[in-house]
Amino acid sequence: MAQSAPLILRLVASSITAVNRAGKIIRDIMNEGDLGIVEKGKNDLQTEADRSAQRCIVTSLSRQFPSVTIIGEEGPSNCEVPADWVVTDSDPQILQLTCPKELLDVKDHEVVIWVDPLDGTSEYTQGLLDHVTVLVGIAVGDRAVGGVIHQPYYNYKSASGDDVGRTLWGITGIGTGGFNPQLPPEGKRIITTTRSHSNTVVQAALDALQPDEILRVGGAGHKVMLLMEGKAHAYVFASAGCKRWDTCAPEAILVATGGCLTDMHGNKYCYNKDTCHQNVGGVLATAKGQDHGWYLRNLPDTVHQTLV
Ligand SMILES: Nc1ncnc2c1ncn2[C@@H]1O[C@H](COP(=O)(O)O)[C@@H](O)[C@H]1OP(=O)(O)O
Ligand SMILES: [Mg+2]
Ligand SMILES: [Mg+2]
Ligand SMILES: [Mg+2]
Repeated sequence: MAQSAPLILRLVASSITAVNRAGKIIRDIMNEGDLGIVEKGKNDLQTEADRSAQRCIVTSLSRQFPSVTIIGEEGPSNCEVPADWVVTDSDPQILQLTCPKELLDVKDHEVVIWVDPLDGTSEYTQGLLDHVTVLVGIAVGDRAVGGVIHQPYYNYKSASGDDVGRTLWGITGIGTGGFNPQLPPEGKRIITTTRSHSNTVVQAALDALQPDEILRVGGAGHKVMLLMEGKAHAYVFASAGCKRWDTCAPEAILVATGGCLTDMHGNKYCYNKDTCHQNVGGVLATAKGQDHGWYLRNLPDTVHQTLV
């Protein structure tokens, strides 16, 4: 059954087991207490959890899909991967789904897997654990068509053992799973944005959009989850810090719920293997039912002048 399922379903099914294993690694490293923090750049940290989760995911997926391009945030590593970090089983429910016609004949060479092994690193180091996610996005050609978001600390205050954490997925033309999509409240504008990478242009964009409430939280995955679960109407980040691995998985799931993600000029990001990694035009994402164009029209000139 597993080998006969279409490639896109096998990719998502295997990504689900890989992110679940990575989430356990992230929790184990925090429990052991030695985060091994390295400063990659200004306001840009990496921990042992980022490195280990990436090795788990990339090794697990490349064993199963050796001809598919995988691009991970943390780059390659020559350290040996412990055998119990390599998972090659698949989520059986995903393999049973009916694949839309346009995704039936996708070939290995058309696919790029974008891996952010730990999104919200800054918040992880500060103990804001529910902001942390693990992101695996699947692009076919230029477009993000599949995504998996694992939240390793979902429910961690009330649950114990195996009940901690959850995994959301979405595939274009099929739908979503692992959560209950909700619309944000009518008659209000709640905007979510960065808490650790703000600047004057990021703030100018927010001011111009006149929100009723601003949710300053960490992680691109976490913010897109707020849109899909009805907690915010838009995610506005008028800065160039995010990369393709931050947006591929969230975009695919958001679009599968009826939402939209573009740069601040309204352009879709491209996810093929030759694209640049940086989301130079910032991130504007809106929940299902929101007028994406309204946000684009109401951004101040300074945003367009500053972002390419
Ligand atoms: N200036 C930046 N440098 C490095 N990463 C950034 C920067 N801005 C945003 N990011 C990445 O985008 C995510 C969302 O941004 P924010 O949390 O500021 O809203 C961050 O968690 C981080 O991903 P990561 O934690 O995987 O490195
Ligand atoms: Mg990072
Ligand atoms: Mg990230
Ligand atoms: Mg990361």
